[in-house]
Amino acid sequence: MGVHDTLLAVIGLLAGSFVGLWLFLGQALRVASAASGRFAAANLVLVASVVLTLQRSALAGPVPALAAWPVADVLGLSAFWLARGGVQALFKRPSTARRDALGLGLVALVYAGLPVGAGSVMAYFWLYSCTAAWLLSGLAADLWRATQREFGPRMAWALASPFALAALVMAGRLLGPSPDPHAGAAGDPSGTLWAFVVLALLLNGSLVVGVLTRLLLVLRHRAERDHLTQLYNRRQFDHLLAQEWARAERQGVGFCLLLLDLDHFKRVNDELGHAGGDAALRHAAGVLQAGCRGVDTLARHGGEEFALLLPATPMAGGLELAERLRQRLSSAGFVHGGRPCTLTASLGVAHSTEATDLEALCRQADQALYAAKAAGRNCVRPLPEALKPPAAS
Ligand SMILES: Nc1nc2c(ncn2[C@@H]2O[C@H](COP(=O)(O)OP(=O)(O)OP(=O)(O)O)[C@@H](O)[C@H]2O)c(=O)[nH]1
Repeated sequence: MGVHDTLLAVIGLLAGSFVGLWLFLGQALRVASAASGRFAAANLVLVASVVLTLQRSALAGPVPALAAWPVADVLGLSAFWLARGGVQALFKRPSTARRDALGLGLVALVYAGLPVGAGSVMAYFWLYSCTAAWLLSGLAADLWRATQREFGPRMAWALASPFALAALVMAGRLLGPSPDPHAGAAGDPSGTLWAFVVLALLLNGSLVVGVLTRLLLVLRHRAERDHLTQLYNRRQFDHLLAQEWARAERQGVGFCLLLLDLDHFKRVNDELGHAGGDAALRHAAGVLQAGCRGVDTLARHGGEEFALLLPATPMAGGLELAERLRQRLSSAGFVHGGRPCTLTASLGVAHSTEATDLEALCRQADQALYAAKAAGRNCVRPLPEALKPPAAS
């Protein structure tokens, strides 16, 4: 077995392992199936591109060898295009696949329009480097945008940097020495092997980390969010509430806790059915979310009850927002299956400075809500004077 055959065997083995890994993840484990399929395909076309580059020496005569050059280049660029599509599918980002395919198609047309010969090699080199830099920088930007909100800029940069680096290397090639038109036809192919090994490891390693990041995001979302409304669930709300309590104690800035319970929700279920009740809960969540400030935390506390945390807000501000939310909800029309239904809610408001501890604060918000229900529903109430602890009254 010659050196050339050994190189091909090593490349085949490496690419086969990566394709197998992505198929196993996507098909057998059903992890990010759409993205894994694209990543497997990206490996296949990348290896096809490299094999074609290495095999150029086996092609008889300089003309077929040079004719293989643009084909290998377009295959290599398609691998980056597939990888970018995979990342967008993985993180559910808006797809640029069509636009990128159009760009890639135009590049392929320019390749096809160039005369086959040593004179076109410089143009091949520029076309490949620029297009690869464009696709790889787009991929890096996609990863950055997908992760920076959840994980912060440092982590997002760490994830995106291998692709940003690869894009820089591609662009940087243009400043280096010009390519040898006969390279690969008779020269040492080990450079091609190393370029493939580094690129394949870099791409696949980063994409595996990308998949793990996405899995972490999904798990985190499921642990923190309510399945029906996509608001925070009670567990996460309690966690954020405890954090806010500690922060308020440290900084001496009080906050409001608001509990909101939809009125006569049993009737809504009876009239519209359980699916109608679910739709009403989603509608209420949307109305409430739209009425809150960006800094407020809204959660589904359970059943038809919602909780709202208003940081750095005095009691008067909490009561004002609660009244605004009550009005918004009762005036927002809700229709299910052609049947209109008016949703109203009772709201109780408590303030952290009036409670001795977090447990007492939650109890006070609950008592305020109970007072609103007792007052006839569809209204806002603070903690009744009679229930205020002596020290705070
Ligand atoms: N559709 C649907 N209904 C729910 C869900 N969670 C709780 N409910 C219903 O909410 C209703 C709550 O009823 P109650 O606790 O009697 O309260 P209410 O009818 O809202 O009356 P008040 O709170 O006193 O105004 C029950 O019928 C529950 O089945 C849910 O996720 N989906």
